[in-house]
Amino acid sequence: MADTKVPKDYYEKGSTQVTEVSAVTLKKLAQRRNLTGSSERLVLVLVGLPGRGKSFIARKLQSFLTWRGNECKVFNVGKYRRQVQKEAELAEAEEANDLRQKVGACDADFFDSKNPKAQQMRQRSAELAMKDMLAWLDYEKPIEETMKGLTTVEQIAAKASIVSSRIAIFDATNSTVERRKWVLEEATSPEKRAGKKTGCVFVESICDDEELLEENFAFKVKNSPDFANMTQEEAIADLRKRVRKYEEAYETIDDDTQSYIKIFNLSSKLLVNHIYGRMAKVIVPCLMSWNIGARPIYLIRAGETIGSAHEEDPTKPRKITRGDKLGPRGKHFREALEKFMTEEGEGFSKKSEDALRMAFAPRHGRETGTSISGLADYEISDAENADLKVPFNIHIMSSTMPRAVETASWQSLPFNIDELPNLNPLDKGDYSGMELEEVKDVDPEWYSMLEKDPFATRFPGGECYADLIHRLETCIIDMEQQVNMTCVVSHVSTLQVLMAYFRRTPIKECTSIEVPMHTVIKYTPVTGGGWTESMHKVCNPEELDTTNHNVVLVQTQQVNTPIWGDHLKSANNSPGSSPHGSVRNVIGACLSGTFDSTN
Ligand SMILES: Nc1ncnc2c1ncn2[C@@H]1O[C@H](COP(=O)(O)OP(=O)(O)OP(=O)(O)O)[C@@H](O)[C@H]1O
Ligand SMILES: O=P(O)(O)OC[C@H]1O[C@](O)(CO)[C@@H](O)[C@@H]1O
Repeated sequence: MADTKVPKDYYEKGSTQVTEVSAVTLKKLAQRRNLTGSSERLVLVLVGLPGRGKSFIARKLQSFLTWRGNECKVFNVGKYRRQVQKEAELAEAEEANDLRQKVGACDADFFDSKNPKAQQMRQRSAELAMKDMLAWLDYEKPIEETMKGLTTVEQIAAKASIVSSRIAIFDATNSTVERRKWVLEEATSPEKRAGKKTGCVFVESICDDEELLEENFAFKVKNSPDFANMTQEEAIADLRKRVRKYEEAYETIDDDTQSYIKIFNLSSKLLVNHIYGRMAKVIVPCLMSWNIGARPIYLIRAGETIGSAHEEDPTKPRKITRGDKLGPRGKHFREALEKFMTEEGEGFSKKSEDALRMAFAPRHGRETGTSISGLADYEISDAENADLKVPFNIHIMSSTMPRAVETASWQSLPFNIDELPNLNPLDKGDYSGMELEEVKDVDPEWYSMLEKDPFATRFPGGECYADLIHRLETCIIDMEQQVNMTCVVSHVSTLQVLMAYFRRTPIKECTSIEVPMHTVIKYTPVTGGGWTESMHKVCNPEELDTTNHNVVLVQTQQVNTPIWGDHLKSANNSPGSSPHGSVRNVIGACLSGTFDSTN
């Protein structure tokens, strides 16, 4: 007899039965978040043979996580190893009265697992890095500066609550089960880490693509101090030997009780085990998005609008609203931008064509090979005669504001525009469209909080800069994953936050970044995972003759700012950034009617 309780349309509608608390489910879910659950401290442990992009991944992770407000630091065991080796060399040199400079470089034999002295030094280097890492993870956190002095519930409610956790990245090959067991024990065991709960996730980069490895090794020997005293050929031979030594002892991760992510051949495949929370929400999408392509990203501020005439008194300033369309100066900029992007697109296509031509051209003893198979949309059988035209394509992202969409609408480049509300300007809530002076009069208490902390003070009923990070996270991931040139048309506040990412400006200082009008801010990838910036002023609207829309490129100025290393220290001096800019400069630029008060 049929059971009347069984729903007949289960396969269409599912069951309506309320989910029961189940011991089995609880156990399974607890296991899944076991090593990723702690939000206060997290260790990401890189795993992989040399030249597999571990340090690249570490730097990209650090850059993204720091931008989104986490404290993040990379501990590269290679640095400690060079120091340990240097000290050993100095001790030996002292005995032998040898005054030559020591750099701590090690040749391939040092990485032989059957070399006990070197093994000891490698373990010692890992221990030193681990000690520093745990000390950094555990240091007492000062009270969030911006929360100091806030007493009333209203004051606290006016601020974005910034909960930052500390994430350490342990960058070494970590290539054996024994080593990873040791790392896990040191970083997470309750006995050693009593009261300091720490999560741990392994990130293994696996790459067996010979063409890619060839390029990686060439990059590696050019950049690593380990090969400073060798010729290119000697260095490549030594690195290949080092890799063979590592391969003899290498054990891939296969312990499914651990939390891990495996990345295969530039994220063409990912394997994820026991991953939960922000690991699943933030880190996995990041790892999938990064690529080593040369495509530039262009950030552009939407063109100027004219606003509408004051209804009662035409002598008063024009009223500027979010829905305004481009005015004549804005349209002039759009045309100049279209011309600039056409030239950029043609230049990028030309570079791609040249690269293809080089790769397909017959070389010594290698008639057909290419390091970029699969890149061209078509078969190229005869490099000499093939039509190597690479048509350019631009991925365009814009806010949903009419002025932004109009700025990105180019007649001769009919690409789709990805209209994204996440790129809309900071929502100024109750004070939308007001001059800063007016806000100061209406709400002096809130205004004084804004002056003290323009980053985390939320506009009543609206947003603050800290809020923007949440909605721009997905945009950054989207930009990073593009393989084509990418244009982003947005507004001052959002562009400040995006520029802070590319420049690696400490995020709380983003409010001081200047975003010039009529200018394209171009970010070109550098091989280590960072970006270089150049500013291109594409038109001068002062010269605009409204009857004649011929556009002239007035200035193309290139200012390269290195992204890694010292850049962080000197970020304050980078072009367009004025760290000590007052709130008036910052929010003032957003609120004043100078250009576009809804920006
Ligand atoms: N997921 C990836 N797979 C393979 N190569 C990558 C990946 N990501 C980046 N790369 C490339 O790997 C090259 C070497 O990078 P990196 O120095 O980070 O390697 P590594 O694994 O840290 O090497 P080593 O262990 O010798 O220090 C870079 O040229 C980078 O472009
Ligand atoms: O001791 P392990 O795990 O081999 O890792 C240390 C090594 O990792 C590297 O940084 C390579 O990533 C080497 O330079 C360094 O000596």
